[in-house]
Amino acid sequence: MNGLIEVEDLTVRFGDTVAVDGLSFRLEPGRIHGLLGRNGSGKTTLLSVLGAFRRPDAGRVTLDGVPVFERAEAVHRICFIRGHGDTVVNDWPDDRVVHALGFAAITRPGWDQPYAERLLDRFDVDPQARVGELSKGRRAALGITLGLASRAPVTLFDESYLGMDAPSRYAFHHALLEDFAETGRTFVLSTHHIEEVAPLLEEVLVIDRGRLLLQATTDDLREQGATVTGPAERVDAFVASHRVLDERRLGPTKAVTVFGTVSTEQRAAAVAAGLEIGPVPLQDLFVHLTEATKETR
Ligand SMILES: Nc1ncnc2c1ncn2[C@@H]1O[C@H](COP(=O)(O)OP(=O)(O)OP(=O)(O)O)[C@@H](O)[C@H]1O
Repeated sequence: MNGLIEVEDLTVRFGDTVAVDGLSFRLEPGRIHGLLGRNGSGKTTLLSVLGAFRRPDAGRVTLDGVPVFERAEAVHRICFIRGHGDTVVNDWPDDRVVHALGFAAITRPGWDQPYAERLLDRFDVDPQARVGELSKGRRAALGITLGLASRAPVTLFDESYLGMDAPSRYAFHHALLEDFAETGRTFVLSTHHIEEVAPLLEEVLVIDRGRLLLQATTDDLREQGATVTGPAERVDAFVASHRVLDERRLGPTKAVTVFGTVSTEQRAAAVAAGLEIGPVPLQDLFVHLTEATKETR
């Protein structure tokens, strides 16, 4: 199946705005990658280029060595689900859900109709409903269905589950993991629901103002800090020499998230002092990293 994406010196401009600014990275195949960034950081623009929807102003994107833009052999292997459900409605305003599926069946070489029908059932979307009359969450669920049932070796979801309620989002995560375990497809998910999606992600890219801020495995990222919980005074003493990202207090107990490496010795000392020490929440790390670059603007 493969699905290696290589991005070299990619730049996209809108007039004076540089939405993607000389990005270079590679996405290993057979992983679920998370694309994080603050509003306006360039996620949608980047995914549009990866999904072959947009020609870059400079640089290139290849899939297994083949440039993606206007090359059918690459385009057919990538499925890009743009934004939330309204995009689905723009594509098929007056059509029924079954017709949207019928179109996908013609255009997607790996289309899996029984799987699509199972997903619609799971998301409680009526195949006979008109797309334009679906609720916001069900439009999003249709987009998710089109992406998953495409069975495309590379599938890109751009905040695709916006508007879906929590049970439906969980159903999406579950379906995605099931599919990933079965097929080993490459997924890229852009999201602002960081903690909710974090357990799915093997690797994370953070972009900021069109540039790559970091690319790391989720495990490595979680090592870049810790959450220390216990009696407030002891926690305060322990974190005094660390950079604090977040702190919460409940009665005499306090939980503090710190940034930076916490050594094995420090961890052992914390446990000996009766403190609990856990991983840093990805969202706290993300806020810290992107705030830090904002301060340097
Ligand atoms: N069609 C367009 N015309 C002009 N500027 C655009 C266009 N699309 C995006 N931009 C600009 O490019 C930059 C990156 O936008 P983009 O939508 O890629 O960011 P994003 O990370 O997806 O944001 P969000 O999280 O808010 O959806 C922003 O400054 C945005 O205003």
